[in-house]
Amino acid sequence: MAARLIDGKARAAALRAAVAERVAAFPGRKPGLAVVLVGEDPASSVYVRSKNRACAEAGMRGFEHRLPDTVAQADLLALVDRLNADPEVDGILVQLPLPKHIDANKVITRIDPDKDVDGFHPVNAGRLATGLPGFVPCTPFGCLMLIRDVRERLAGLEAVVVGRSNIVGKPMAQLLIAESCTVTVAHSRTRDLGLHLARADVVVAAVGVPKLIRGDQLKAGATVIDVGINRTDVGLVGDVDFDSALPVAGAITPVPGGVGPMTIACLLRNTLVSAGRREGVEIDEGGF
Ligand SMILES: NC(=O)C1=CN([C@@H]2O[C@H](COP(=O)(O)OP(=O)(O)OC[C@H]3O[C@@H](n4cnc5c(N)ncnc54)[C@H](OP(=O)(O)O)[C@@H]3O)[C@@H](O)[C@H]2O)C=CC1
Ligand SMILES: Nc1nc(=O)c2c([nH]1)NC[C@@H]1CN(c3ccc(C(=O)N[C@@H](CCC(=O)O)C(=O)O)cc3)C=[N+]21
Repeated sequence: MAARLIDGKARAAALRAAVAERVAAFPGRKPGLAVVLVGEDPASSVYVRSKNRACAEAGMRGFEHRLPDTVAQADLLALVDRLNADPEVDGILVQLPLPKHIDANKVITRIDPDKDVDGFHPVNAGRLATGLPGFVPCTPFGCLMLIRDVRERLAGLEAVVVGRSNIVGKPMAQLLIAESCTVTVAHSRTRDLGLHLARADVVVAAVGVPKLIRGDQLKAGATVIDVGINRTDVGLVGDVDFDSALPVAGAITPVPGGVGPMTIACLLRNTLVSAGRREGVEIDEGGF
């Protein structure tokens, strides 16, 4: 039996609509998101444009800051300081990757953790790891929403996260631990990936290697979440070989139209939640 297709695009549209509804009811000023783009990387420009569009559609304010790729680190840090101090700005996102002469960690740690809607600041990583309220990185948060849609009970499931980056793999593992899954994190030094995949009820692939995971490596009925965005000659492909995985998996996300749209919708959600916390407006944070 073919897998159920997980429609991330539709789920993201529903999430954006739920955010827009709460934004419309938000008293006083509208929630605001500042996006900082350094340089002219075409892929980054596309993302920043779609973030701005999504902001406007949700009724939020978007503040776009474009800096040349020759910008001095001190000037970028000064901009972050200004955004930290700006009362109209609830969320700050500095688009990654940054040019080589800039220390990305230094920039990320400069963002006020309570405006860090990307959830990349070490304070938010620590909050996630210890179960304190903060901001969860948008991509793994979106993945968890998709997994919850198809699995009624997560407790006790075997979950394998492939990839251990700070922005996807590690926070994904933390979220699944919090859901009481038994979590394995695989990476480039993992000796036998197939051994782990064969036992997995849930697989999250966040690697950046096109079609790394094949259907014959999956357990029948597995929930497969493909985070990978790989630009190839034949277009955008994920880290999972979709065609071979489809007949084996229980449910699977496509690329495009899976995790990507959820990332942007979660960014809006986090920005609304930030505005609510900052203004003392009650937002049912678990509600969407
Ligand atoms: N849809 C979305 O919204 C988003 C998509 N992405 C996409 O997700 C993918 C991963 O992104 P990101 O986490 O930032 O990437 P990174 O490059 O930071 O991390 C990749 C991880 O994959 C591991 N890895 C590399 N090769 C293998 C292999 N052959 N077998 C097992 N593990 C391997 C690496 O291991 P090691 O640590 O040992 O090097 C590393 O932990 C990319 O395709 C990216 O474009 C990213 C962010 C958002
Ligand atoms: N500070 C920061 N925060 C990020 O969240 C961040 C970042 N930097 N740098 C780059 C990555 C990547 N990322 C994506 C967002 C949306 C799609 C997305 O919407 N993808 C569409 C397709 C888009 C296309 O066609 O290229 C889809 O999968 O359907 C993909 C990838 C956010 N990132």
